[in-house]
Amino acid sequence: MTRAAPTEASPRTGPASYADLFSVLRHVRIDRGALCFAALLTLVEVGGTLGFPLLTRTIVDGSGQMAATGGLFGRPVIVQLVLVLLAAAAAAAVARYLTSRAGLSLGARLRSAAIERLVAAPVTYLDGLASGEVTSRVINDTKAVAQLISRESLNAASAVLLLAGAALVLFSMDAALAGILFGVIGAAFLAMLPVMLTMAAVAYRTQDETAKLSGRLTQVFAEMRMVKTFGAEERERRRADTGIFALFALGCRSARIEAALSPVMTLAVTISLVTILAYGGMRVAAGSLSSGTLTAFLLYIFTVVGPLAQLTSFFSQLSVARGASTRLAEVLRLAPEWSAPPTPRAAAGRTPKALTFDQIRFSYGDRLALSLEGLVFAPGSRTAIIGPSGSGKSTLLALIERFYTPDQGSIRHGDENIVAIPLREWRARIGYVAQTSAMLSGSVRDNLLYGIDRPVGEEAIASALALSRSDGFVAALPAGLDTQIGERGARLSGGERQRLAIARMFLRDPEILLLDEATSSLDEENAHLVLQGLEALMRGRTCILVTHRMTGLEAMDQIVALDGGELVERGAPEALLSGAGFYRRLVHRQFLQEKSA
Ligand SMILES: Nc1ncnc2c1ncn2[C@@H]1O[C@H](COP(=O)(O)OP(=O)(O)OP(=O)(O)O)[C@@H](O)[C@H]1O
Repeated sequence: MTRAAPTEASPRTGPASYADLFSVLRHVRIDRGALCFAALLTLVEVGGTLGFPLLTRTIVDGSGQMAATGGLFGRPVIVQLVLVLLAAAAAAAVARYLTSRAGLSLGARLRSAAIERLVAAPVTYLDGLASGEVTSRVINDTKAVAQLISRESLNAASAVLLLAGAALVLFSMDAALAGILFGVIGAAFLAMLPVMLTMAAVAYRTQDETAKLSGRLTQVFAEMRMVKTFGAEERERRRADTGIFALFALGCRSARIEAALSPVMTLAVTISLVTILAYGGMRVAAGSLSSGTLTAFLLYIFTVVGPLAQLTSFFSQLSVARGASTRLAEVLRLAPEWSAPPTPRAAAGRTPKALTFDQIRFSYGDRLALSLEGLVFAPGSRTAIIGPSGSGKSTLLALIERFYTPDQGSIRHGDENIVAIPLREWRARIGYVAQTSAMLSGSVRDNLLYGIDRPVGEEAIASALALSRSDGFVAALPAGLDTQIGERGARLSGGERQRLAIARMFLRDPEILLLDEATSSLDEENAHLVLQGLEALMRGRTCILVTHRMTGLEAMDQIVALDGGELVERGAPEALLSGAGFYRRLVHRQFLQEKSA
């Protein structure tokens, strides 16, 4: 079956924008209370950080009077200093915890919201995604946004407050010294600004490359047997290496930038220190500056440098989060393909209804894939859809499953247009068995009961296993029904997986059964067992079977032959065999092929 994505449904990767960031934030609740409280605590921390050099000045200027009382708390200055430091440290610790917690909970909510949208997204969208890339994006992009909103925003706010507060205090203490300090450190910061912007771009690209590598590796490990069969291990290793070394190069660039940033800032600090010491020392000697003020200035150098580093980190994270939110916003905007949970159906007493295709036209993009004037699948009947590769057989099944919506016309189940039926309720009426049926890692039982919400008794399971001819091999498994079958059922044979898929269908009990080449990948012996199971499963259901095998179709009620997306022949097998059309030609050709084999 060929189901690639129509190009217009491919995920968008446009330029990063703030609108996307805000749109992402609108989808989830932010712990504003916790963040506001953390902001208040940060004010205490900022106050402490700014107050500490001032108190030190008081101590230095009044040397020998450390025990003098007065000031804000009416206590000895040294006690005030300790109290301020302790309060600032405690406030910082609680603010960090609250911020981290708010960030983690925002990240969790974003992930949960993204997964909610992705699992409910239409097939047209999901077809265009690389699963590993999506996983990486859901984990890393959400983390980037959450960190920006929590830790980085608060750090940036505290940095701005500290810088503003320090400027206020320093200029009111001594404008000339303050000018030197802000001049030197400000100049270093401005000189490094382009480098910092490059750093932000590198961080953004690193995020992107990580997602791509993760997407590629997930795909390779999921199809490892194919890789080995084609002897493509070396090729895949080289392709992975391309991604790995692209990340290495980005990492090195980022390390170079960090390595360059750090000595420049250290140099700025040293120049400030020396200049302030030299100039301040002269003024202390001249008596126009107190030694306490000079000490306070020296301490403030570090108060000013720290926030600048925090601002750098904020802008870098802002760039990563903006990029991340472009992709996240797209996911969060996805409309679910269904809106209501399926209504429980009475298991017994349902009356099969006809499935009618009426004037259907459907295209993938601008490529017409199916055009059917009229086609009826009578209730409880068996239809084989035949036709050359690419003739639209799987598309017909996909339209019944409502993976795609026809561009024109309608498909009716009884009198109801299927698009009017709640999607999950409609899908609950359908059973689909593919050429290689999907199994998840887990036990045999987990796979049998997959997607079944009602309680299922042991007898029902035993009966499903017996009807699908799975009872023998399941009983022989080391832990029977509780045997782990490996990722995608790798520990079972193809035939065993098919029989389990049929057993699962007995438990699901669908009204309409879609079989897409359900026996074509099996050898005669296995096909025989699977066919026995299928025969039991098909009883009383409307069955539509896509096949390339012309043998065994005599038992069908009708054969529908497609070519180029159009119906070219339709009728009972015996009627078509007596004619000179498509079906007869295919049966004849296959007969000759089998004879010559
Ligand atoms: N998701 C898709 N996007 C674009 N084109 C598609 C998509 N799926 C199928 N097609 C195209 O639509 C046409 C019908 O495909 P379809 O899979 O229905 O054929 P098929 O009869 O089932 O073929 P096969 O027997 O090889 O499985 C083909 O030309 C195919 O390339």
